[in-house]
Amino acid sequence: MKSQFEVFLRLKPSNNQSQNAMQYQIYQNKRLQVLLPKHVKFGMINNSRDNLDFNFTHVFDQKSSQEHVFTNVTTPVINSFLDGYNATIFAYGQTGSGKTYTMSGAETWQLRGVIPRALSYIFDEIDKRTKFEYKIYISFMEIYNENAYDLLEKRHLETPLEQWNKIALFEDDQNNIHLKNLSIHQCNNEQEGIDLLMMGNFIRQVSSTPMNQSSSRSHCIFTVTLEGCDTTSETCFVSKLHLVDLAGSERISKSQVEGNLLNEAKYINLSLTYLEQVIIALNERMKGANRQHIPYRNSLMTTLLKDSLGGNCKTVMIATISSENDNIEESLSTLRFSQRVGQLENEIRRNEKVDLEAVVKRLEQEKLALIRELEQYQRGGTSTSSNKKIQQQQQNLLPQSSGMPISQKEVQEKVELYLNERIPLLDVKSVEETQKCFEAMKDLYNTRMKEYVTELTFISEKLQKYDEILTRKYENIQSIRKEQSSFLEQKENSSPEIEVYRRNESPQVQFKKRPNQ
Ligand SMILES: Nc1ncnc2c1ncn2[C@@H]1O[C@H](COP(=O)(O)OP(=O)(O)OP(=O)(O)O)[C@@H](O)[C@H]1O
Repeated sequence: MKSQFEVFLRLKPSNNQSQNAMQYQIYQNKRLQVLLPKHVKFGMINNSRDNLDFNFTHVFDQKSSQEHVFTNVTTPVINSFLDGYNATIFAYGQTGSGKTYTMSGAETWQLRGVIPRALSYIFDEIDKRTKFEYKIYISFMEIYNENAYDLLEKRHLETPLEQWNKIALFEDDQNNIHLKNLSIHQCNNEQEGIDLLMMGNFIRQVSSTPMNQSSSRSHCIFTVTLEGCDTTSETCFVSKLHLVDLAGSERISKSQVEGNLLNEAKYINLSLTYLEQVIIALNERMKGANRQHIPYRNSLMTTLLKDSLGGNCKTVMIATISSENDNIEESLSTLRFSQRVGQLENEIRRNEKVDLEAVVKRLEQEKLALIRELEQYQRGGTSTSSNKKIQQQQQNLLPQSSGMPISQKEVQEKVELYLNERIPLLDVKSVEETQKCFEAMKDLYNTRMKEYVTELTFISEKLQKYDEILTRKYENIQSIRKEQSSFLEQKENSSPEIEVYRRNESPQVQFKKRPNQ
């Protein structure tokens, strides 16, 4: 199924109402028209044009609330994630344009952003979907200067970033990416999810020093993994939701950074440039160009988001821009980038799998029951499943309304009783009666033998089929176990203890701003 990328735009409220405000019009909540200032000195803007138009799935103006943004952007994507499709929501924009505000939120619970709202929504929804049993896992990582780190590793609270273990990437022969040193935490309710988000944000903040503002200069990926099993069948699915807060693009000349900060800015710009190159390559391929190679591997961020950008994933971008003329060059760059992203589409499929372990368990039970039945036949008894049939047959054998002479009926009944061990001896009074008994026995024997042979053939064939199915399932399980070994290993490594930062205890410390703001 094709899934077009959706691109949303959010305008950050202007700090002042002066003539510095960017001039724009929003049409039908879908089109932004920027009126270009004539005195732009950077040379990148075509002064011969008065305005530029940009189209979006939805444009959120300066007054749009967090709830409004969440409801419009996120609910459809999360519903599809809950149905078993991979999904990614990423925020892209200039430094300070509102990416973190949109994704994580601000100081108060009311101003919480997409990630905490998504957690509430997910847990509310899975409570309603009683046909499925769900398990939810969370991981949270940061990419800083082309290295990835685990934001849910408690030891990181006590050690500086330089001493943190880096997350290592491995690609298997099917091009699936596996991560080492990234803990995955099972999460049973909304509060546990929010605690993990806060712990990650807190670790991200404490890792920042004035010389190393990594919180503002890193890409962050909050991943929710959902395992859902249909309780009425043996099908399960695993889907992933990546919620991504990218580092801000910024002009080095404008920010006049130097030393460490210059280095970081270069890394950020480089990885965003690589992101742009990936988008351009994907665009060209979509338009029919012969582009076999998409340069995902040029940066860690594009490698990690490979599936989100050009794979099996429903992807949504939230572009954030400032509403000031001072930032118009960066805003136009974000707007142009978002138009390219909006042209992309991914081929998505439901990540559904038959729960092979459950199937094998059921088949083994059925096989065992059949073996028992077969043994019973071989001992000469009647099988449970065919009891009714035989009884029916016995009933049919009795000449109830056949018009036979009464003596024949009596003989028939006696034989039945004898064969069913209801009487110890056959009481025969004449030669004629003996002959009739033998006739009745012969008939009964032939009919039962025919029935047994048919049943035995049926059971043998069924057993043979089960053996074949079981062999195939065992082989599948072996390959799936191999595939999942990395995932399970990470699960085992995950730390069960989580620092608790409960929202009800101290609302002020939740959704903190980064130290430089
Ligand atoms: N829509 C908004 N409404 C109110 N305040 C906002 C909005 N967007 C951003 N802000 C405020 O602007 C400041 C900068 O926003 P934010 O930290 O989200 O930017 P950012 O794009 O994540 O920056 P960086 O790239 O440096 O991480 C914050 O104080 C934030 O609260």
